[in-house]
Amino acid sequence: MIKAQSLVKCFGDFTALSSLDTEIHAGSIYGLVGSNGSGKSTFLRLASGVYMPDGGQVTVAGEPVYENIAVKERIFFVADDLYFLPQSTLEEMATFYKQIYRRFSDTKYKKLCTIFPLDPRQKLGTFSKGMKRQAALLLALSCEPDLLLLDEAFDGLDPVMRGAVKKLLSDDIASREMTVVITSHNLRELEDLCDHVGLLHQGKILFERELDELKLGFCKVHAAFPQGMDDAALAGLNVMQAVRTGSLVTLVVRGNSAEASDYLLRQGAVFAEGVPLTLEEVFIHEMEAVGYDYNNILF
Ligand SMILES: Nc1ncnc2c1ncn2[C@@H]1O[C@H](COP(=O)(O)OP(=O)(O)OP(=O)(O)O)[C@@H](O)[C@H]1O
Repeated sequence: MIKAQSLVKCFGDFTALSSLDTEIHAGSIYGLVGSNGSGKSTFLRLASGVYMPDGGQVTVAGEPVYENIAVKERIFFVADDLYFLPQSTLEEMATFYKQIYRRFSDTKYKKLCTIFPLDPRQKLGTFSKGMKRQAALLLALSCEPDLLLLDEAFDGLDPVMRGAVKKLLSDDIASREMTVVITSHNLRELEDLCDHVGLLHQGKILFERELDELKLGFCKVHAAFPQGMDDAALAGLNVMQAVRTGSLVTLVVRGNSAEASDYLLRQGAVFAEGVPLTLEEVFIHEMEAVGYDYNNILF
């Protein structure tokens, strides 16, 4: 759906994106993580046609985006600094978007008005931060875009609303193959939402993975060795990290948790059990494996 090739964006002498390459497939929900200033918003502005690339190219559905009205009509960009027409209400913004997005769905708008607890006739300027974010998402989903670009979309949403938005996004991805790109500086926020995650660092994609593949690559196992454990007992495993607390050992292992547990039981463990790794833990180990220190990059 989105293809960026050697994409460059400069602001004066400063290069915000330097030769960025990525490919985001239709129907996926792609989490773009990176620290403050890494270039996430700049990438979304290029992918939505707000900015013109200074080098390389970005295409959506095979078409360059900048000044391409036909493609832009298929894209909705919810920026981190939300913009509504001055003094407007939700209802008025819906009328405004209806003129721009031919696919705007009244049925969807009405349905979403029953899900988001917002007064369509209240001035948006009087909404709280979270309510404004809800209004922006409601309008975005009503436009039924093929590509939804969300910059820090969960900023200000409470956990209940976050769950509701997650469900709404998943429904649209499943029913009409919408593609979603969502940025965040916090991996934990994207954990249960995305199927692909890319890490942006100093204007380049440093690391990009499918989440299932990422999670399948590693496992964490707790095992108990009451008689003590010889390091040789771990020789048959590809151990990334081992932490011992008395007779308990916690291992992060490359591979499958059932196989690792069986192996440890054969080595004399009285108990061995796989536990899920968080996305953050997986990232830490995957990045270490390719020579980067996660803590220097994300936090
Ligand atoms: N209009 C602009 N003029 C000059 N510099 C800019 C402009 N927009 C972005 N930059 C610079 O480009 C870099 C990337 O900014 P960007 O907003 O894309 O980062 P980000 O990853 O979205 O950050 P954050 O998580 O803080 O929102 C930053 O160093 C920023 O100062």
